[in-house]
Amino acid sequence: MTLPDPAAAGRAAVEARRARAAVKRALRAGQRGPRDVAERAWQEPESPEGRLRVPEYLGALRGMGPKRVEQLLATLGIAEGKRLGGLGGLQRERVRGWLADVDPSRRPRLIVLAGPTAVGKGTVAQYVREHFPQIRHSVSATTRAPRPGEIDGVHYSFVSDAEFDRMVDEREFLEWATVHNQSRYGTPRSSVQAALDAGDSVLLEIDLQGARQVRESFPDAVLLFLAPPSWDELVRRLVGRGTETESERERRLETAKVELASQPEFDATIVNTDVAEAAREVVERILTAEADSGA
Ligand SMILES: Nc1ncnc2c1ncn2[C@@H]1O[C@H](COP(=O)(O)OP(=O)(O)OP(=O)(O)O)[C@@H](O)[C@H]1O
Ligand SMILES: Nc1nc2c(ncn2[C@@H]2O[C@H](COP(=O)(O)O)[C@@H](O)[C@H]2O)c(=O)[nH]1
Repeated sequence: MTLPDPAAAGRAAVEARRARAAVKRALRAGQRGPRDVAERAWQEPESPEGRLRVPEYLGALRGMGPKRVEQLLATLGIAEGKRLGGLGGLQRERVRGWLADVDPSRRPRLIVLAGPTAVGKGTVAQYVREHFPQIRHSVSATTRAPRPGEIDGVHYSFVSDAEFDRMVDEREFLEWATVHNQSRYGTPRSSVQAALDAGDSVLLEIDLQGARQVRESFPDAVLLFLAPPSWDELVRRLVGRGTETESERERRLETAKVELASQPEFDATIVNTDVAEAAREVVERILTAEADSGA
């Protein structure tokens, strides 16, 4: 018979408390959206989000003091000791309704992050993914071969030419383009539309041709241009990445000149000197756009 290990149980309890505290900190800092946390709690009631007591969750939201939390619990018909993950269907619908009412003007937006090769679009997008999980990212399909370390379905969906043709014929792309005169890349329409319908903004890391197509079909999309601190630094980053041959680098730098000249078409330019700083600026633009009612 295995005896219970009180020390291990104590460590697990401390870990769980820390995880819940991290969720509350992220909510307070605006790094996680209240809807995102609630939906995760309902998908996985045993997750740190699901184990949060409802008053802890509400109390971590901006502008929610203890008095307002108490009143809201009464209005929503939720007992003080209830965990977020333990709410029943009706209570979840009430919380969803309240969250929608709190900020009815918040609109999910399509955000394009474009810019020349090797400026750091992928690096900045990855930083946003890790630090601001409330923002969704689209996974493009491409006919290019995977680089070492790239995972199918995570970095791209790597597809054959025939499969890409089929997706084009069946109108599965929101936009697509042949980039650097070589491989084809496209944004899947269904997953982006599903995220927008669910109330989430989606970040697309795509080329200039794709950005122009998005502007056509989504006039209220926000187009951000990521620029290098200098041309020499751009070349240094491309060479330093070491993933292209000399001829491929030349081809990419030719496209880069055209892309750099297109900056005035964008809503804003963000210079990528420091990754964390550039990522914060991208997120700030997204939050501002979400808060813009468009009136
Ligand atoms: N702010 C920065 N300072 C220094 N190096 C950076 C910075 N941002 C990105 N890099 C580096 O530059 C290289 C190119 O970055 P990345 O692959 O993210 O560019 P990209 O714009 O996605 O390129 P492409 O369009 O060719 O896919 C990488 O080696 C990355 O580590
Ligand atoms: N129009 C689109 N462009 C895309 C898409 N996904 C990526 N890209 C752009 O392609 C180049 C090259 O990317 P790499 O991974 O081969 O270095 C880069 O500018 C990307 O932003 C897409 O779905 N549509």
